[in-house]
Amino acid sequence: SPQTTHTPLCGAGSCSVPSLQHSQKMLRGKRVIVTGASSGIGEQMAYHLARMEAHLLLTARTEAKLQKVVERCLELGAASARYISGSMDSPSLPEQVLREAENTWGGLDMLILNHIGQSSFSYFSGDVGHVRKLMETNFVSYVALATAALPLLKESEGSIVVVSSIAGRIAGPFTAPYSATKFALDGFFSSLRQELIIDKVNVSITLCILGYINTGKPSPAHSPKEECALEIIRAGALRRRELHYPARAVGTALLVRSIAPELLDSLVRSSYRLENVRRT
Ligand SMILES: NC(=O)C1=CN([C@@H]2O[C@H](COP(=O)(O)OP(=O)(O)OC[C@H]3O[C@@H](n4cnc5c(N)ncnc54)[C@H](OP(=O)(O)O)[C@@H]3O)[C@@H](O)[C@H]2O)C=CC1
Ligand SMILES: C[C@H](CCC(=O)NCCS(=O)(=O)O)[C@H]1CC[C@H]2[C@@H]3C(=O)C[C@@H]4C[C@H](O)CC[C@]4(C)[C@H]3CC[C@]12C
Repeated sequence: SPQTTHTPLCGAGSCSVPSLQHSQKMLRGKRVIVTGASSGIGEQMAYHLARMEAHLLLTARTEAKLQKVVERCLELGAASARYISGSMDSPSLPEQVLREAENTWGGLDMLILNHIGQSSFSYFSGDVGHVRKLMETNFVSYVALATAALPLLKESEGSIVVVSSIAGRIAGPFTAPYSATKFALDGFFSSLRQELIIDKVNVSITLCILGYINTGKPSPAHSPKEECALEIIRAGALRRRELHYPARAVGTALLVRSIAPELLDSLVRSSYRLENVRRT
């Protein structure tokens, strides 16, 4: 086992030393699972954690991509790196992933839930089957992974990080199934957090409310995935309740919604060029 004794990543509730260096040091030698780690924000989280010398278990569907990400993580300094490939709409995968963590590490310090199934940015097509499948991938598998991880996280006084979206707080058009899965995450994990606090269980839950992140080519207009990935890890290590990223855009949208929800709805509607949105 790479580690036999563990200190909690930070004290109960929020940590009082919020420097970046501090959160980076806290992750050295920690055992971390990242889902959806073959591309986008998840891949960038894997690279940051590798530089912080964490032990990594990565998941996604595409084995060839995961192999490359694992190789890069080892080059960057990961204490160890391995992967499990498979689709998170398969009910057996969450337990398989946690069994792998327990067998190889004997425990777990941080579970980062980040993967999403495919969904389009378009009018709701009426495809209920798609909603059901997306719920399995984006929501039910998060619940299953967290459930299987909780015994290990209780032992290490570890952390669960849930990557969500502004679409899980403010329902704009053209993302109905996706938005539903993200609202569900908030309901489940915010309720679970309350229960853990009532039971004095020192496992933190960080919900990440992200605005649009540039996961393609770098662009000055959109928030970069590299910075976003680092902020997510930092918020988890510091046991924050929520991350809003980019802070100003997400914070402003949430504030306007709480004061004038109809104004916000109307601003969101008028921000889209409707002629570019698909109807099917
Ligand atoms: N990008 C953005 O603007 C925003 C993103 N977010 C959130 O950030 C998180 C990451 O998003 P982003 O990096 O953009 O997404 P990407 O599409 O770049 O990455 C998604 C990851 O999930 C994996 N994945 C896809 N389908 C499945 C499946 N069925 N089972 C298991 N894994 C799967 C993909 O790999 P593979 O295909 O190999 O399986 C990939 O590793 C998500 O939770 C998203 O909701 C929130 C707000 C904005
Ligand atoms: C649609 C994205 C899902 C990624 C995907 O599967 N793309 C392939 C689609 S295709 O196969 O049909 O080509 C969404 C993932 C993140 C979403 C964004 C988000 O969560 C933040 C905003 C929420 C708001 O309500 C709408 C705009 C968002 C920028 C939203 C846009 C759609 C996503 C990129």
